[in-house]
Amino acid sequence: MQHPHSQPDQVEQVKLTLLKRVAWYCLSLHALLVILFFALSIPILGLLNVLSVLTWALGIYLLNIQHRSLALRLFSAEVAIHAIIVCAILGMQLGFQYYLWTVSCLLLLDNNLKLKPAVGVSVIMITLFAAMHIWFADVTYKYAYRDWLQYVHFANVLICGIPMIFTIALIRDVTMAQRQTLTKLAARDPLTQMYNRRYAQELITHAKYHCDENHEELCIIMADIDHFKQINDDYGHAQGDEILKRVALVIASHTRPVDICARWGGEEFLIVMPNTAQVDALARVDKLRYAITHEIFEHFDSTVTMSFGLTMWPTKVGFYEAFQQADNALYTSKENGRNQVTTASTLYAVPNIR
Ligand SMILES: Nc1nc2c(ncn2[C@@H]2O[C@H](COP(=O)(O)OP(=O)(O)OP(=O)(O)O)[C@@H](O)[C@H]2O)c(=O)[nH]1
Repeated sequence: MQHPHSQPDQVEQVKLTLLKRVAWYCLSLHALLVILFFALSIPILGLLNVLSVLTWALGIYLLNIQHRSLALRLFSAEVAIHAIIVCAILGMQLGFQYYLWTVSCLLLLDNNLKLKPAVGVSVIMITLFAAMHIWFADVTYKYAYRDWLQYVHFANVLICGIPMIFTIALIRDVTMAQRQTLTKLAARDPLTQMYNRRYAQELITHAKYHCDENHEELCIIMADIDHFKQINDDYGHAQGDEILKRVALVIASHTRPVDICARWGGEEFLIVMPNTAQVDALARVDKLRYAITHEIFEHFDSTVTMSFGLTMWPTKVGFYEAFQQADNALYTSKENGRNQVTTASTLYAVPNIR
């Protein structure tokens, strides 16, 4: 359920703008047709266009007072009835029947109309289109400017077809952009832009499967900023956030694209290194630890340090078991004075380098 203060999304905004433009265009076109049909001495069509001008004006008013769905249905009804009457009077050679195709697409844009009724009405429009070819097969154009019929037909096909192409292209464009944003939102931690826990777990499952299949070693590292509570207390939460962002950048610059780096909790990070032997992982993590101690954090006159726990993740061992090993190793690093890397198997700790 939407919140009362929620605003129409991007696609809805685009649809509204587009609909308003099209509505003004149609109103102007029908106004011109009023003049044309009276000039051609076809008063019934002149009057029909007067009604159309009034209908489009009412629709624009409905759009302006946010009754978009009602406006859309009014426009659809106007176009469909208008097209049928014109074909009944002038015949099918002018191509007005194609407007039923446009209406059938227009109705699908109405979000307030459930999909089934929308598809149902659209199918009725297409069926009417087919039926008109039978009903009005004998109606021939018997007014002035007969030579122009083919050009009017040509113009009607373009007027009906091109807006449909542009509308679908525009909606496709916005949908793609939204999909990318949603994927990012679902996968990343908004503060550090690292993978979030949920998405990292998906990647880890795939990485583990791949490494087991290819008999490759895989290492898990848990990392935690030292005395972060004190940092927050001394420098403020905003400064703490800045440090988290910088630490994330340092981690990113000291890992490979194939490594999975995630913000696991508040000031906790998880790194998974596929196809990496424990000894290599240890060397890399120690470089990372060293880089953090030498990173310049703005407005911060002390060093930031991190503690790490590392374990090799053997085949057939579940994630939480391996994770627990890494977490225990991290705990040992904290117990032994922080700013160090401990491996789960050897409980080997790299001495502090400040
Ligand atoms: N600025 C900021 N602080 C956070 C965030 N998430 C968690 N924290 C803080 O991180 C701190 C973690 O504190 P502790 O778990 O006590 O650990 P610590 O102070 O780092 O101590 P050790 O881990 O033992 O070295 C808490 O004060 C949390 O409020 C965040 O997104 N931003």
